[in-house]
Amino acid sequence: MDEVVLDLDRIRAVRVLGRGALGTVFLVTVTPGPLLSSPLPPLFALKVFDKRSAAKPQALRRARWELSLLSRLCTCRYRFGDSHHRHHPFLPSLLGSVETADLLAWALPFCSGGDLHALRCSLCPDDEAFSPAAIRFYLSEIVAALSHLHSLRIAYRDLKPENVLLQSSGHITLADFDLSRHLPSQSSNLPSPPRPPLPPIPSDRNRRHRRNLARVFSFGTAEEGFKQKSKSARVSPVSRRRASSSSTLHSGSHGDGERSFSFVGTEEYVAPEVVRGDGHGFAVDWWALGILAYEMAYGRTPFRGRDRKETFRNVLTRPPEFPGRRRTDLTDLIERLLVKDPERRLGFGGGAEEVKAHPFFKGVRWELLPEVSRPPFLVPVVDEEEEVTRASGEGSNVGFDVRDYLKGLHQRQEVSSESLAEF
Ligand SMILES: Nc1ncnc2c1ncn2[C@@H]1O[C@H](COP(=O)(O)OP(=O)(O)OP(=O)(O)O)[C@@H](O)[C@H]1O
Repeated sequence: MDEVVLDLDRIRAVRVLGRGALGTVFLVTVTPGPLLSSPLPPLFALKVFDKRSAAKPQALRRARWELSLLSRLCTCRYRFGDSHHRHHPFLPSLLGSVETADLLAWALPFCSGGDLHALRCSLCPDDEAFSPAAIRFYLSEIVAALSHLHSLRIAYRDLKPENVLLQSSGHITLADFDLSRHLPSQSSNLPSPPRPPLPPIPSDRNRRHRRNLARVFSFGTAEEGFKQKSKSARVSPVSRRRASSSSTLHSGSHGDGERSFSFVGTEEYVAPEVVRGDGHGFAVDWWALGILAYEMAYGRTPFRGRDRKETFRNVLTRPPEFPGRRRTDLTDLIERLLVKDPERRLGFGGGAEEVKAHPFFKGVRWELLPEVSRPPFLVPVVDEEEEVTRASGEGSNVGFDVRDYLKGLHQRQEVSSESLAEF
């Protein structure tokens, strides 16, 4: 499908779906008018990166990278069993994009079910957990999505429940690719001949890593902002969404063959090799899968300490503890994913196939995953027609222009930074 060039004059926002470090995501509709070059659904998500409020030039680079990756995902055909899909069923399909002097925006299908973190909080107010069957369902779909990304030599690097969105069908979509990275050469994801030892980290990398860690350890907290996401600083599972975008763990990065030496990810999901600055590959995604599985099972992440320093110490030194000490296929899977040495971690040598072969996934019909018609949780139906009418109907005062919204936001931010400067 040819990518649609979006016409911002005809796009009306219904509401803000979320704000992250990189952009604001709106639920939008297109007002009636001359046909666009390709049809868009009545409601879709529009992720908008405001170039004016980009704190750092690398933010714009990351936004462009995310858009280019989404565009690339759209060109891949995908086969599940006998059925061919235009898009991977668990990865977002790019519907269109537009760039102006102030904004870079792209359209994605609307995931009306929210995300796994919100689902867990709504279902399990007392930090009770998902059932093993529900965990198996979500992990299987995530593994299938990671498998596809890794086959394209993309390390996702930001797996966490907030980035696992739920489509209206109840199936997942992985979101948020700005931290992902292309790892160009030989992969640690595929069965491969014995690898030469990992190269030592040159001293400038050590210095850079120390600088990154210093930055990480000296974060301040929170700027407010509704539904603003954080990549770190997760004080408690419920409050972590509202923490500051300034507390992201990603900083300058540079690739080196199949490994990347940047410091990225969400504090409680960061793999030991990232904390150590050893350079990392696809195995960081398998580590994060282990943390996510643990969080789904026990309602909390395994290595959270009183502060960031303690969390990282735990990540580096402590084995995961399993309440109740009962051993199951799930605890075995988690233990194998949370092996500190990436080369001994499940998935390092044999990639996604090795993870799929673990006994926890016994009986999963991988090729039929997208056909599962009864996912563990049903997503409430959104009355699309009503949302569209409310946003675009005559005399409607509900819908708004995303450009006006962001301009207002930008002006408010300017005023507050001016007053801070005066102060
Ligand atoms: N397709 C979608 N459908 C529904 N909601 C969405 C969609 N895409 C994003 N959102 C919402 O917007 C929030 C922010 O989106 P996203 O993670 O892509 O932004 P970001 O700026 O890259 O965040 P981060 O700070 O993690 O980099 C998500 O957590 C989710 O709540």
